Amino acid sequence: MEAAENCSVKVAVHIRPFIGDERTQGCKECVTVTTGKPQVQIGTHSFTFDQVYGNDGSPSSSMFKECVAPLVDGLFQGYNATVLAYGQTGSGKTYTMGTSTKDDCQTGLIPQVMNELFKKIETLKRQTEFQLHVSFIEILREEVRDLLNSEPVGKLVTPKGNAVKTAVPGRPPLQIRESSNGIITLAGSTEVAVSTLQEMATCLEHGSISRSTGSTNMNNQSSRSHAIFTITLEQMHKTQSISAVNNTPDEGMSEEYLCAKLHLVDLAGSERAKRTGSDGLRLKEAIHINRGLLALGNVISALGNEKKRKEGMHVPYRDSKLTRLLQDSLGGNSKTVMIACISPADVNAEESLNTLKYANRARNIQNKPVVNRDLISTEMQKMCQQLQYLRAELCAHVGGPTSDIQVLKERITWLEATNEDLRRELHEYCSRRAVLECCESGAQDGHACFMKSDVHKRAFQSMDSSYCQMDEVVSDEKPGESDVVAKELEHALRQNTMDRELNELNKHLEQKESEMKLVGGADTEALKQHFQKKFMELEEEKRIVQQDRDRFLAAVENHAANSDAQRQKRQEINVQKIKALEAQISDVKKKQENQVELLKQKKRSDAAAKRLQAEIQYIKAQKVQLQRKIKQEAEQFRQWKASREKELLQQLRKEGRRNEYERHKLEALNQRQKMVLQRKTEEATIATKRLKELLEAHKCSVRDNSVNHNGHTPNGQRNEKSLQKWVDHELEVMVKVCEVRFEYEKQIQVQSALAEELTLLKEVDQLSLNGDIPHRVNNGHSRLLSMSPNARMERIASLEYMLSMSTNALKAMVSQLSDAEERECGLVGRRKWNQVHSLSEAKSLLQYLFNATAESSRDIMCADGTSGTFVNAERNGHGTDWKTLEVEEKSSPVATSIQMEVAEAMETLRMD
Ligand SMILES: Nc1ncnc2c1ncn2[C@@H]1O[C@H](COP(=O)(O)OP(=O)(O)OP(=O)(O)O)[C@@H](O)[C@H]1O
Repeated sequence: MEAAENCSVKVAVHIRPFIGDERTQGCKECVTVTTGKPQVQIGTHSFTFDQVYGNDGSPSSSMFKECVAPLVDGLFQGYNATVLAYGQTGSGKTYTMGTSTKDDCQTGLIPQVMNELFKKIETLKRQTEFQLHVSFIEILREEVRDLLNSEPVGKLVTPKGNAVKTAVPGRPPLQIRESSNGIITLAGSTEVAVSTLQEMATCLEHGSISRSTGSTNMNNQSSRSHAIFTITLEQMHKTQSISAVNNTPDEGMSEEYLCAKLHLVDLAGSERAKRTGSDGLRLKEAIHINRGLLALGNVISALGNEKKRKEGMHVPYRDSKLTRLLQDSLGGNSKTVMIACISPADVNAEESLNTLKYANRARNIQNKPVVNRDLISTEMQKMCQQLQYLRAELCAHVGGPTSDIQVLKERITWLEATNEDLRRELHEYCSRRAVLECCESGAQDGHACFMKSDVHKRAFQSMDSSYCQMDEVVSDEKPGESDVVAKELEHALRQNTMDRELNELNKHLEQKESEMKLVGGADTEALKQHFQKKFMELEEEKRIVQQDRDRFLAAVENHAANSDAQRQKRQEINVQKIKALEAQISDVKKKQENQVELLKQKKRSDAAAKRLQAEIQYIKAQKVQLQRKIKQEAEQFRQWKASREKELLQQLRKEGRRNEYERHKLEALNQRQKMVLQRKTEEATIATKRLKELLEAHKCSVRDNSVNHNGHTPNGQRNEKSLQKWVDHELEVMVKVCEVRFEYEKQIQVQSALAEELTLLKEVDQLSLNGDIPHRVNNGHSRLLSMSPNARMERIASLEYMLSMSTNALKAMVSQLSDAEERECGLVGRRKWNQVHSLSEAKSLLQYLFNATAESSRDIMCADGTSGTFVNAERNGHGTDWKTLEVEEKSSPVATSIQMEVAEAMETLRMD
């Protein structure tokens, strides 16, 4: 397999146009695109992506060519690819991907992928054999379902009367499997072999029809599941192989087998139950959808954090089925494009902003795509290499024994180096295993110990953030759930670590076994035989040469009788021949020695192979042990989870009852407070009205008096009765002013208490929307935090109503009090007493005032027992500080003011 190169996840934004409801509601655009740049602004936030389509970005029609066509090309080179549509519900994911059965969207990405795929196959089919398979699955309520299974689809009718397509209950969900080399597969999923565009389109159509959809307030054909349409492209290239000796094309053809997958993912949309109006089954689906998306978000966050990634931070792929299936697409062996779909409408601004933030994080993910050659193909390549190696060896043999030894020496050095590497890896593995075992025993010892590990701390942090985000989605978070999440996380962590260990073990095992093949087995045997044969050949050669020499010596002796000259000549020739033969013999002897040396080296490599074999046995034993442990761990966790879920269910029921009781109590309180405030406001209004009448009467009397010469009767005599009437009137004005002022102050206090509670409730509401609701407040308002969102909304509405009532009453009181003040200013000092002309008038007036005071005091005493005008009906510790409505003053303000008036009148007369 080729070395993987890093390649980041590409992110494009697709802004759809306004649709039906948004147009009728008169929504405004809240998303702007910077001209000529892939930049999107929403509110004060600005994001830069790889591409932006729609709403004045590039036209949507160019999305396929720019984002997806390169992935299709890569598929033909053997690279896996993924296209992922993400966004809030109704933002146009299904439309963008083209899986909708509603819109006849040939412009969707999947139909365009299919066209392009078949176009390319048509042009390449001469030199390559192609095979195409498709599968189509959905993840519905955390279960993986096959959409191409030909069994019929069930129909369900919701209480609202909407037909909903659901998977047939009898159809078992698919199981996710992970192979020893970390490849994720779906056991038993339908893989349809297709050979034409029409066949593939039919699969897409059938799957889309079977997919679970339903109607919500935000999309009348909302996808209720995450759907993955996978195209598998297998290709067999026929290439001419190149000779290793002289780099010329061989006469034989070699075959290259590539297999790559393209996942086209239409995620279900994130949604807020409040906005979609989901309840019952819909709400359950929404919870699962949001959970899956949250898990995906956590994976994206973990992968997007470069620092933590380098530190080898845990990536929580196992938290959901969605993230497990997309494991290779995010941070793995795939070229990935994410398409973030958003609505331009201001009503969706918050969701669009969240989508953009989510997508922005995904840009930091680095994938490592590699060309996917099939194992057989890789094996074939290995064999070709081996063939070339053997050819080179053969050439070396032909070249003589020195190069032979050289080749073998190099091979031995290589074997020793590999052996050393393996020994080091084994050592590392043993020490890691020891750490793991220590960790496990620590985790069993208790939670505190669990928190000590850095990895676990990080896991807890991510758990906290996930928990808060879940709070946002599922407002009625259950107590004790954090415990379950922690345990689940702990379990997932442990399983993940053990799985990784198992994978590593498997990898080591595979590696060692392949090395073993090289070092030992048939290869060793062949070499051994080769050397023995060679040895025998040399022996044979030696024997033949010796025979030749002997033959020559015999011939020399036979010819001894010949003539001297001839004999001399022949002898010389024979001596030369003998010398040559002896040189040949010594050469053969040397060769023999070299072969002996080679055999010794072979023995050494055999010993190395034996050691390797022992190591393989050891790793296999460890693997079995680890597998057993994983099984045990999973079973223990399953049992614990079942009992915990039972417990949680009971707790939830209890919680539900408590919430219901609280809600009733709060409703009653709101009602009571409204009534009391209404009564109080009415009383204040009556007092204010009376004051107004008095002030108007006073204005008239001033006009009359000016006509009648300052209160004198036409015949010039003072009328005692009219003087008393004037005093009565003045007193009543004063009393009413006091009463209204008193009411005014009380209303001010009530209003500020109401406003304080309202502000606090709004703050709490805002915080809970943002997901960072404080768990504790120190000003005694903890009750407000424990309110459910609905109760909080009711309380806010009720407070706003009471506040407006109080404000109206205050306005009326302020106006009358300022009139009274104006009047008071006009009567400063002696002008007020201009009516009193003589001491006798003053005396009689004083007597009258004393009587009035006495009568008032008596009235007060009588009314004392029942004077709780401001009944505090809400003394139950709830809500606003209603103590302000209690009667605080036992002595009447009226009596006090009368006494003050009397003292002032006396003073004025004395001065006269
Ligand atoms: N680019 C577009 N142009 C015109 N109409 C669009 C576009 N994108 C989406 N729509 C319309 O908007 C509506 C919602 O789109 P769609 O069903 O694709 O949303 P979704 O994101 O898949 O929603 P859900 O997550 O609920 O399944 C549909 O009626 C669709 O026809």
